Amino acid sequence: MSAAPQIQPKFLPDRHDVGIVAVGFSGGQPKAGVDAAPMALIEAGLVQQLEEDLGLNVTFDGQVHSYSELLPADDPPHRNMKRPRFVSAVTQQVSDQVYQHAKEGRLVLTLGGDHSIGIGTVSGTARAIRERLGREIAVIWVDAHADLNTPETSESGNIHGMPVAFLTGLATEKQKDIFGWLEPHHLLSTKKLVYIGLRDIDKGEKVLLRQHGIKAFSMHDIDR
Ligand SMILES: NC(=[NH2+])NCCC[C@H](N)C(=O)O
Repeated sequence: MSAAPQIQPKFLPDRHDVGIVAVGFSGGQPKAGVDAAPMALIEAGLVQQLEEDLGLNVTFDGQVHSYSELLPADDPPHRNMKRPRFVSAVTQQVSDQVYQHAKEGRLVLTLGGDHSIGIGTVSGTARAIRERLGREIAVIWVDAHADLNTPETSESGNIHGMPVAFLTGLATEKQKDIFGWLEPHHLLSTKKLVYIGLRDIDKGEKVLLRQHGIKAFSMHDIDR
């Protein structure tokens, strides 16, 4: 790794303080495999490199969380969502772990995992930043996918395609154990969201992007 950045970020008390959350979870979509990524990164020496090469102070509980204890006995689809209770319970835990770091002013690095985890990372950060700085967060979502499907627009029912809909309140659910735990302080404004790199958007997502005037730079824009 090269040298540590020298610029002190405006919204962090100390640029050296980093919190890591390792999430070995793949339940937001049907294929196993992405759950192995955090351990692979850690075994490759990520934490030492952050500490020794970049001189950062890393706070890490030393665990890759699989959250298997949160697996419900029964988790039938709800509004077309697959494994809704499990994904909800895991992302709620991730949200809290991220919040615990972010409220102390640490830059949070989450290692996943499938993209449903974004429900936890963004909501935990949004809550901490509202509390710590009295501001709304902004999100730059760099991805081929918008992950903006509501349960109703989704053609797959996979929750990894829905995180931004729940985070912006375009999708809501009353049931507490199915993302009903998301409160206003967890949410992100569509005005403070920008996409970079989109190349695979569903029909329903395209409608939502237009309806809400969400800023987006597709791969087509980048190639120009
Ligand atoms: N994070 C991802 N890999 N998302 C892929 C989503 C694919 C598709 N748009 C869906 O909703 O199922």
